[in-house]
Amino acid sequence: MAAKAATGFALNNPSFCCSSRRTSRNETGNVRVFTIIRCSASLSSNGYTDTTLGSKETPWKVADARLVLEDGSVWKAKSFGASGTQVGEVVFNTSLTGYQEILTDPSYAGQFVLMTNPHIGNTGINFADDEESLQCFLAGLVIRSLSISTSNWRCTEPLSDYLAKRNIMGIYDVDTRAITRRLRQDGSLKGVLSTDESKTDKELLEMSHTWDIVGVDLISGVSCKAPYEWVDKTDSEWEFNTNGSVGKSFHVVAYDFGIKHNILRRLASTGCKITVVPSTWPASETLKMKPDGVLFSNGPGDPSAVPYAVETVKEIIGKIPVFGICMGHQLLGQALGGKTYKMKFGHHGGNHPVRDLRKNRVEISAQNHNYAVDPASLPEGVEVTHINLNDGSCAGLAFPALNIMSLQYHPEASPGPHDSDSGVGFC
Ligand SMILES: NC(=O)CC[C@H](N)C(=O)O
Repeated sequence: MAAKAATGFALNNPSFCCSSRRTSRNETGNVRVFTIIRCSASLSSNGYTDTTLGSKETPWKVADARLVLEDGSVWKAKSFGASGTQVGEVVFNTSLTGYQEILTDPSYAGQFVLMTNPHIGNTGINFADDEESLQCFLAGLVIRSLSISTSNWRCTEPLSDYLAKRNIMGIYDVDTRAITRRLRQDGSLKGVLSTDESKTDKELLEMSHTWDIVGVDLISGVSCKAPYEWVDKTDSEWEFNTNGSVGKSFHVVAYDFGIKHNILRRLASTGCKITVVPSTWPASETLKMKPDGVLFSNGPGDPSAVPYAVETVKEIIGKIPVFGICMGHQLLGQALGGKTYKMKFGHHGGNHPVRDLRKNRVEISAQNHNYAVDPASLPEGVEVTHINLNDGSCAGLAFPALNIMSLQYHPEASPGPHDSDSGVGFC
Protein backbone atom coordinates (compact mmCIF):
# COMPACT_ATOMS: atom_id res chain seq x y z
CA MET A 1 0.00 0.00 0.00
CA ALA A 2 2.16 2.82 -1.20
CA ALA A 3 -0.35 5.52 -0.51
CA LYS A 4 -1.62 4.40 2.82
CA ALA A 5 -0.67 2.93 6.12
CA ALA A 6 -0.94 -0.80 6.62
CA THR A 7 -4.49 -1.60 7.64
CA GLY A 8 -3.88 -4.82 9.46
CA PHE A 9 -4.75 -4.33 13.09
CA ALA A 10 -6.60 -1.25 14.09
CA LEU A 11 -9.66 -0.06 15.87
CA ASN A 12 -13.18 -1.11 15.27
CA ASN A 13 -15.66 0.81 13.13
CA PRO A 14 -18.63 1.42 15.40
CA SER A 15 -21.13 1.90 12.61
CA PHE A 16 -20.81 -1.74 11.55
CA CYS A 17 -20.29 -3.56 14.75
CA CYS A 18 -21.87 -4.25 18.04
CA SER A 19 -20.01 -4.74 21.24
CA SER A 20 -20.75 -6.00 24.71
CA ARG A 21 -18.81 -5.73 27.93
CA ARG A 22 -18.27 -8.92 29.92
CA THR A 23 -16.69 -9.63 33.24
CA SER A 24 -14.97 -12.79 34.36
CA ARG A 25 -12.84 -13.94 37.24
CA ASN A 26 -9.35 -15.26 36.51
CA GLU A 27 -7.47 -18.00 38.37
CA THR A 28 -6.24 -15.63 41.06
CA GLY A 29 -9.75 -14.37 41.70
CA ASN A 30 -9.27 -10.88 40.20
CA VAL A 31 -12.16 -9.57 38.16
CA ARG A 32 -11.31 -8.90 34.49
CA VAL A 33 -13.43 -6.75 32.22
CA PHE A 34 -13.18 -7.34 28.51
CA THR A 35 -15.07 -6.24 25.46
CA ILE A 36 -16.31 -8.55 22.74
CA ILE A 37 -16.57 -6.81 19.42
CA ARG A 38 -18.27 -8.61 16.57
CA CYS A 39 -19.45 -7.42 13.20
CA SER A 40 -22.96 -8.75 12.69
CA ALA A 41 -22.95 -8.19 8.91
CA SER A 42 -19.81 -10.27 8.60
CA LEU A 43 -21.24 -12.98 10.78
CA SER A 44 -24.35 -13.45 8.73
CA SER A 45 -22.43 -13.36 5.46
CA ASN A 46 -20.08 -16.00 6.76
CA GLY A 47 -22.92 -18.27 7.64
CA TYR A 48 -22.03 -18.23 11.29
CA THR A 49 -24.54 -17.44 13.98
CA ASP A 50 -23.44 -16.03 17.28
CA THR A 51 -25.79 -17.14 20.02
CA THR A 52 -24.72 -14.14 22.11
CA LEU A 53 -26.60 -12.06 19.52
CA GLY A 54 -29.81 -13.97 20.20
CA SER A 55 -30.29 -15.93 16.96
CA LYS A 56 -31.40 -19.59 16.87
CA GLU A 57 -30.08 -20.42 13.38
CA THR A 58 -27.92 -23.46 12.57
CA PRO A 59 -24.51 -22.42 13.79
CA TRP A 60 -22.18 -23.79 11.07
CA LYS A 61 -22.26 -23.37 7.37
CA VAL A 62 -21.57 -26.57 5.42
CA ALA A 63 -19.72 -26.81 2.11
CA ASP A 64 -21.86 -25.20 -0.57
CA ALA A 65 -19.30 -24.51 -3.28
CA ARG A 66 -16.80 -26.42 -5.38
CA LEU A 67 -13.62 -25.47 -7.16
CA VAL A 68 -12.96 -27.97 -9.93
CA LEU A 69 -9.47 -27.69 -11.42
CA GLU A 70 -8.55 -28.75 -14.93
CA ASP A 71 -6.40 -31.58 -13.52
CA GLY A 72 -9.63 -33.18 -12.27
CA SER A 73 -9.23 -32.30 -8.59
CA VAL A 74 -12.36 -31.12 -6.77
CA TRP A 75 -12.06 -28.80 -3.75
CA LYS A 76 -15.10 -28.50 -1.51
CA ALA A 77 -15.53 -25.06 0.00
CA LYS A 78 -17.92 -22.57 1.55
CA SER A 79 -19.12 -19.63 -0.47
CA PHE A 80 -19.21 -15.93 0.34
CA GLY A 81 -19.85 -12.94 -1.89
CA ALA A 82 -21.75 -13.81 -5.06
CA SER A 83 -23.00 -17.25 -6.03
CA GLY A 84 -23.11 -18.85 -9.48
CA THR A 85 -20.63 -20.58 -11.77
CA GLN A 86 -17.44 -18.92 -12.95
CA VAL A 87 -14.47 -20.11 -14.98
CA GLY A 88 -10.96 -18.69 -14.60
CA GLU A 89 -7.24 -19.33 -14.15
CA VAL A 90 -6.04 -19.87 -10.58
CA VAL A 91 -3.06 -17.80 -9.41
CA PHE A 92 -1.68 -17.59 -5.90
CA ASN A 93 -0.79 -14.27 -4.29
CA THR A 94 1.68 -14.16 -1.39
CA SER A 95 0.85 -10.65 -0.09
CA LEU A 96 0.18 -10.41 3.62
CA THR A 97 -1.93 -7.26 3.38
CA GLY A 98 -3.79 -5.34 0.71
CA TYR A 99 -6.51 -7.73 -0.44
CA GLN A 100 -8.71 -4.81 -1.46
CA GLU A 101 -6.05 -3.40 -3.79
CA ILE A 102 -5.59 -6.90 -5.22
CA LEU A 103 -9.34 -7.31 -5.77
CA THR A 104 -9.44 -4.04 -7.70
CA ASP A 105 -6.27 -4.59 -9.76
CA PRO A 106 -7.64 -4.92 -13.34
CA SER A 107 -4.66 -7.14 -14.26
CA TYR A 108 -6.45 -10.02 -12.49
CA ALA A 109 -9.24 -10.13 -15.09
CA GLY A 110 -10.02 -13.77 -15.90
CA GLN A 111 -8.20 -15.08 -12.82
CA PHE A 112 -9.12 -16.55 -9.45
CA VAL A 113 -6.82 -15.03 -6.86
CA LEU A 114 -5.87 -17.51 -4.16
CA MET A 115 -4.36 -15.76 -1.12
CA THR A 116 -1.62 -17.75 0.61
CA ASN A 117 -2.08 -15.61 3.73
CA PRO A 118 -4.64 -17.77 5.53
CA HIS A 119 -6.56 -15.04 7.33
CA ILE A 120 -8.48 -12.64 5.08
CA GLY A 121 -11.20 -10.09 5.72
CA ASN A 122 -10.24 -8.82 9.16
CA THR A 123 -9.93 -5.19 8.05
CA GLY A 124 -12.99 -5.23 5.78
CA ILE A 125 -13.08 -2.80 2.87
CA ASN A 126 -11.98 0.85 2.99
CA PHE A 127 -14.18 2.19 0.24
CA ALA A 128 -13.16 4.16 -1.79
CA ASP A 129 -9.73 4.99 -0.39
CA ASP A 130 -8.07 1.67 -1.22
CA GLU A 131 -9.64 1.00 -4.61
CA GLU A 132 -7.15 0.54 -7.45
CA SER A 133 -9.84 0.85 -10.13
CA LEU A 134 -13.57 1.48 -10.37
CA GLN A 135 -14.47 -2.22 -10.62
CA CYS A 136 -13.41 -5.72 -9.61
CA PHE A 137 -12.43 -7.59 -12.78
CA LEU A 138 -11.08 -10.78 -11.22
CA ALA A 139 -12.98 -14.06 -11.64
CA GLY A 140 -13.11 -14.83 -7.91
CA LEU A 141 -11.33 -15.00 -4.56
CA VAL A 142 -10.10 -18.23 -2.93
CA ILE A 143 -9.07 -18.13 0.74
CA ARG A 144 -8.40 -20.37 3.71
CA SER A 145 -10.18 -18.54 6.48
CA LEU A 146 -12.65 -15.67 6.31
CA SER A 147 -12.43 -13.45 9.36
CA ILE A 148 -15.60 -13.65 11.44
CA SER A 149 -15.15 -10.06 12.55
CA THR A 150 -14.18 -6.87 10.80
CA SER A 151 -12.08 -4.50 12.84
CA ASN A 152 -10.52 -1.38 11.39
CA TRP A 153 -11.15 2.33 11.86
CA ARG A 154 -11.13 2.85 8.08
CA CYS A 155 -13.60 0.04 7.35
CA THR A 156 -16.79 0.93 5.50
CA GLU A 157 -18.17 -2.56 4.86
CA PRO A 158 -17.32 -6.25 5.33
CA LEU A 159 -15.49 -8.05 2.53
CA SER A 160 -18.33 -10.50 1.87
CA ASP A 161 -20.92 -7.73 1.37
CA TYR A 162 -18.54 -5.87 -0.94
CA LEU A 163 -17.97 -8.96 -3.11
CA ALA A 164 -21.68 -9.78 -3.22
CA LYS A 165 -22.51 -6.25 -4.42
CA ARG A 166 -19.90 -6.53 -7.18
CA ASN A 167 -21.09 -9.99 -8.16
CA ILE A 168 -17.70 -11.56 -7.39
CA MET A 169 -17.60 -15.11 -6.06
CA GLY A 170 -15.49 -15.98 -3.05
CA ILE A 171 -14.81 -19.31 -1.36
CA TYR A 172 -13.26 -20.08 2.01
CA ASP A 173 -12.30 -23.12 4.08
CA VAL A 174 -10.16 -24.20 1.14
CA ASP A 175 -6.79 -25.94 1.57
CA THR A 176 -4.98 -23.04 -0.10
CA ARG A 177 -1.57 -24.45 0.82
CA ALA A 178 -2.25 -27.70 -1.05
CA ILE A 179 -3.50 -25.85 -4.14
CA THR A 180 -0.48 -23.52 -4.06
CA ARG A 181 1.89 -26.49 -3.91
CA ARG A 182 0.06 -28.03 -6.86
CA LEU A 183 0.34 -24.78 -8.87
CA ARG A 184 4.04 -24.50 -8.06
CA GLN A 185 4.64 -28.10 -9.08
CA ASP A 186 2.43 -28.42 -12.14
CA GLY A 187 2.11 -24.80 -13.28
CA SER A 188 -0.94 -22.57 -13.54
CA LEU A 189 -4.30 -24.30 -13.74
CA LYS A 190 -7.68 -23.29 -15.08
CA GLY A 191 -10.70 -24.06 -12.96
CA VAL A 192 -14.40 -23.57 -12.39
CA LEU A 193 -15.93 -22.25 -9.21
CA SER A 194 -19.58 -23.10 -8.65
CA THR A 195 -22.33 -22.93 -6.05
CA ASP A 196 -24.75 -24.62 -8.45
CA GLU A 197 -25.55 -28.08 -7.10
CA SER A 198 -27.30 -29.11 -10.31
CA LYS A 199 -23.97 -29.14 -12.18
CA THR A 200 -21.89 -32.31 -11.93
CA ASP A 201 -18.15 -32.30 -11.31
CA LYS A 202 -17.71 -33.67 -14.82
CA GLU A 203 -19.65 -30.78 -16.36
CA LEU A 204 -17.55 -28.25 -14.44
CA LEU A 205 -14.37 -30.05 -15.48
CA GLU A 206 -15.43 -29.87 -19.13
CA MET A 207 -16.05 -26.14 -18.76
CA SER A 208 -12.49 -25.68 -17.50
CA HIS A 209 -11.15 -27.60 -20.51
CA THR A 210 -13.08 -25.65 -23.13
CA TRP A 211 -12.18 -22.20 -21.74
CA ASP A 212 -8.82 -20.50 -22.30
CA ILE A 213 -7.07 -17.33 -21.20
CA VAL A 214 -4.07 -17.59 -23.55
CA GLY A 215 -4.45 -15.61 -26.77
CA VAL A 216 -7.42 -13.60 -25.48
CA ASP A 217 -7.55 -9.78 -25.54
CA LEU A 218 -8.56 -8.93 -21.96
CA ILE A 219 -7.35 -5.34 -22.14
CA SER A 220 -10.33 -4.11 -24.17
CA GLY A 221 -12.68 -5.19 -21.36
CA VAL A 222 -10.92 -3.17 -18.66
CA SER A 223 -9.63 -0.02 -20.40
CA CYS A 224 -11.42 3.34 -20.11
CA LYS A 225 -13.59 4.28 -23.09
CA ALA A 226 -12.58 7.95 -23.45
CA PRO A 227 -9.59 10.12 -22.44
CA TYR A 228 -9.67 11.91 -19.09
CA GLU A 229 -7.38 14.02 -16.90
CA TRP A 230 -6.11 12.60 -13.61
CA VAL A 231 -5.26 15.02 -10.77
CA ASP A 232 -5.42 13.07 -7.46
CA LYS A 233 -2.12 12.84 -5.61
CA THR A 234 -1.13 10.51 -2.81
CA ASP A 235 -3.02 11.78 0.24
CA SER A 236 -0.63 13.91 2.35
CA GLU A 237 -1.50 11.71 5.35
CA TRP A 238 0.12 8.72 3.62
CA GLU A 239 2.90 10.44 1.66
CA PHE A 240 6.25 8.86 2.51
CA ASN A 241 8.46 10.42 -0.15
CA THR A 242 9.63 13.79 1.12
CA ASN A 243 11.47 14.68 -2.11
CA GLY A 244 8.18 16.11 -3.37
CA SER A 245 7.65 17.39 -6.87
CA VAL A 246 10.47 17.49 -9.43
CA GLY A 247 9.89 21.21 -10.02
CA LYS A 248 8.82 21.16 -13.66
CA SER A 249 5.34 19.92 -14.50
CA PHE A 250 5.72 17.22 -17.15
CA HIS A 251 2.77 16.22 -19.29
CA VAL A 252 2.39 12.43 -19.36
CA VAL A 253 -0.04 10.53 -21.58
CA ALA A 254 -0.91 7.26 -19.82
CA TYR A 255 -2.26 4.39 -21.94
CA ASP A 256 -4.90 2.60 -19.87
CA PHE A 257 -4.49 -1.13 -20.47
CA GLY A 258 -6.02 -1.68 -17.01
CA ILE A 259 -4.19 1.04 -15.11
CA LYS A 260 -4.03 1.02 -11.32
CA HIS A 261 -4.91 4.29 -9.64
CA ASN A 262 -1.79 4.39 -7.50
CA ILE A 263 0.39 4.61 -10.62
CA LEU A 264 -1.51 7.78 -11.45
CA ARG A 265 -1.40 9.08 -7.87
CA ARG A 266 2.38 8.60 -7.66
CA LEU A 267 2.88 10.40 -10.98
CA ALA A 268 0.58 13.24 -9.89
CA SER A 269 2.51 13.52 -6.62
CA THR A 270 5.67 14.33 -8.56
CA GLY A 271 3.83 17.22 -10.22
CA CYS A 272 2.95 15.56 -13.53
CA LYS A 273 -0.07 16.63 -15.56
CA ILE A 274 -1.65 13.35 -16.66
CA THR A 275 -3.95 12.51 -19.54
CA VAL A 276 -5.25 8.94 -19.41
CA VAL A 277 -6.22 7.50 -22.80
CA PRO A 278 -7.95 4.24 -23.84
CA SER A 279 -5.96 1.26 -25.06
CA THR A 280 -7.11 1.90 -28.65
CA TRP A 281 -6.17 5.58 -28.63
CA PRO A 282 -4.27 6.23 -31.90
CA ALA A 283 -0.56 6.94 -31.58
CA SER A 284 -1.01 9.86 -34.01
CA GLU A 285 -3.39 11.57 -31.54
CA THR A 286 -0.89 11.06 -28.71
CA LEU A 287 1.92 12.54 -30.79
CA LYS A 288 -0.30 15.55 -31.60
CA MET A 289 -0.61 16.24 -27.84
CA LYS A 290 3.21 16.65 -27.71
CA PRO A 291 3.54 15.09 -24.23
CA ASP A 292 6.86 15.01 -22.36
CA GLY A 293 6.44 11.29 -21.82
CA VAL A 294 4.14 8.33 -22.47
CA LEU A 295 3.33 5.62 -19.93
CA PHE A 296 2.19 2.17 -21.04
CA SER A 297 0.32 0.72 -18.08
CA ASN A 298 -0.20 -2.67 -16.51
CA GLY A 299 -3.06 -4.78 -17.81
CA PRO A 300 -4.51 -8.28 -17.85
CA GLY A 301 -3.83 -11.28 -20.03
CA ASP A 302 -1.57 -12.36 -22.82
CA PRO A 303 0.57 -9.58 -24.38
CA SER A 304 0.67 -11.57 -27.65
CA ALA A 305 -3.11 -11.25 -27.93
CA VAL A 306 -3.06 -7.46 -28.38
CA PRO A 307 -1.04 -6.74 -31.55
CA TYR A 308 -2.87 -3.41 -31.98
CA ALA A 309 -1.32 -2.20 -28.68
CA VAL A 310 2.16 -3.32 -29.82
CA GLU A 311 1.66 -1.32 -33.04
CA THR A 312 0.73 1.79 -31.01
CA VAL A 313 3.88 1.37 -28.90
CA LYS A 314 6.00 0.96 -32.06
CA GLU A 315 4.63 4.22 -33.50
CA ILE A 316 5.48 6.17 -30.35
CA ILE A 317 8.91 4.88 -29.33
CA GLY A 318 11.84 6.93 -30.53
CA LYS A 319 9.66 10.05 -30.79
CA ILE A 320 8.82 10.59 -27.08
CA PRO A 321 10.42 9.21 -23.90
CA VAL A 322 8.38 6.21 -22.71
CA PHE A 323 7.99 4.14 -19.57
CA GLY A 324 6.21 0.76 -19.27
CA ILE A 325 4.88 -1.10 -16.26
CA CYS A 326 4.11 -4.84 -16.36
CA MET A 327 1.88 -5.30 -19.45
CA GLY A 328 3.40 -2.02 -20.71
CA HIS A 329 6.89 -3.52 -20.24
CA GLN A 330 5.87 -6.68 -22.14
CA LEU A 331 4.41 -4.62 -25.00
CA LEU A 332 7.62 -2.58 -25.17
CA GLY A 333 9.62 -5.82 -25.28
CA GLN A 334 7.57 -6.99 -28.25
CA ALA A 335 7.69 -3.59 -29.97
CA LEU A 336 11.49 -3.72 -29.76
CA GLY A 337 11.44 -7.07 -31.55
CA GLY A 338 11.54 -9.35 -28.49
CA LYS A 339 9.27 -12.23 -27.49
CA THR A 340 7.12 -12.83 -24.41
CA TYR A 341 6.36 -16.23 -22.92
CA LYS A 342 3.97 -17.64 -20.32
CA MET A 343 5.69 -18.46 -17.03
CA LYS A 344 5.03 -21.64 -15.08
CA PHE A 345 2.96 -19.97 -12.35
CA GLY A 346 3.95 -16.31 -12.54
CA HIS A 347 4.72 -13.82 -9.80
CA HIS A 348 1.95 -12.46 -7.59
CA GLY A 349 2.73 -10.89 -4.24
CA GLY A 350 4.33 -8.09 -2.30
CA ASN A 351 7.61 -9.77 -1.41
CA HIS A 352 9.55 -10.44 -4.62
CA PRO A 353 13.26 -9.60 -4.53
CA VAL A 354 14.54 -7.79 -7.61
CA ARG A 355 18.11 -6.72 -8.36
CA ASP A 356 18.62 -3.35 -10.00
CA LEU A 357 21.70 -4.30 -12.03
CA ARG A 358 22.76 -0.71 -12.65
CA LYS A 359 22.72 0.35 -9.01
CA ASN A 360 23.59 -3.13 -7.72
CA ARG A 361 20.77 -2.73 -5.23
CA VAL A 362 18.06 -5.18 -4.19
CA GLU A 363 14.46 -4.02 -3.93
CA ILE A 364 11.60 -5.97 -2.39
CA SER A 365 8.84 -5.44 -4.90
CA ALA A 366 5.14 -5.89 -5.59
CA GLN A 367 4.44 -8.13 -8.57
CA ASN A 368 1.52 -9.49 -10.54
CA HIS A 369 2.23 -11.15 -13.86
CA ASN A 370 2.10 -14.52 -15.62
CA TYR A 371 4.09 -13.54 -18.71
CA ALA A 372 7.66 -12.31 -19.09
CA VAL A 373 9.97 -10.92 -21.75
CA ASP A 374 12.61 -13.36 -23.04
CA PRO A 375 15.87 -11.36 -22.81
CA ALA A 376 17.57 -13.58 -25.39
CA SER A 377 15.03 -12.45 -27.98
CA LEU A 378 15.83 -8.74 -27.56
CA PRO A 379 17.93 -6.89 -30.14
CA GLU A 380 21.35 -5.43 -29.43
CA GLY A 381 21.27 -2.18 -27.47
CA VAL A 382 18.40 -3.20 -25.24
CA GLU A 383 19.68 -3.51 -21.69
CA VAL A 384 18.22 -5.80 -19.02
CA THR A 385 18.26 -3.42 -16.03
CA HIS A 386 16.53 -5.57 -13.38
CA ILE A 387 16.20 -9.29 -12.69
CA ASN A 388 13.85 -11.19 -10.41
CA LEU A 389 16.06 -12.89 -7.82
CA ASN A 390 13.65 -15.80 -7.29
CA ASP A 391 14.03 -17.17 -10.81
CA GLY A 392 16.38 -14.86 -12.72
CA SER A 393 13.66 -13.68 -15.11
CA CYS A 394 13.78 -10.26 -16.73
CA ALA A 395 12.29 -7.61 -14.43
CA GLY A 396 13.29 -4.40 -16.21
CA LEU A 397 14.54 -3.07 -19.54
CA ALA A 398 16.10 0.08 -20.90
CA PHE A 399 16.99 1.28 -24.36
CA PRO A 400 18.70 4.61 -23.71
CA ALA A 401 19.08 5.42 -27.43
CA LEU A 402 15.28 5.65 -27.72
CA ASN A 403 14.55 6.97 -24.19
CA ILE A 404 12.80 3.76 -23.15
CA MET A 405 12.61 2.20 -19.71
CA SER A 406 10.25 -0.35 -18.27
CA LEU A 407 9.63 -2.58 -15.26
CA GLN A 408 7.94 -5.97 -15.08
CA TYR A 409 6.81 -5.26 -11.52
CA HIS A 410 4.89 -2.50 -9.76
CA PRO A 411 6.96 0.50 -8.56
CA GLU A 412 3.75 2.16 -7.35
CA ALA A 413 3.39 -0.80 -4.97
CA SER A 414 -0.26 -0.75 -4.04
CA PRO A 415 -0.30 -3.02 -2.13
CA GLY A 416 3.34 -3.57 -1.42
CA PRO A 417 6.66 -2.26 -0.15
CA HIS A 418 7.94 1.15 -1.21
CA ASP A 419 11.51 0.17 -2.16
CA SER A 420 10.89 0.76 -5.87
CA ASP A 421 9.12 4.09 -5.58
CA SER A 422 12.26 6.13 -6.21
CA GLY A 423 14.86 5.53 -8.86
CA VAL A 424 12.44 4.77 -11.66
CA GLY A 425 11.00 8.19 -12.18
CA PHE A 426 8.54 8.27 -9.30
CA CYS A 427 10.60 10.70 -7.20
N1 LIG B 1 0.12 -6.63 -13.99
C1 LIG B 1 0.19 -6.80 -15.30
O1 LIG B 1 0.27 -5.86 -16.08
C2 LIG B 1 0.08 -8.19 -15.81
C3 LIG B 1 0.68 -8.33 -17.17
C4 LIG B 1 0.22 -9.57 -17.91
N2 LIG B 1 -1.16 -9.57 -17.97
C5 LIG B 1 0.76 -10.82 -17.22
O2 LIG B 1 0.04 -11.54 -16.59
O3 LIG B 1 1.93 -11.05 -17.33
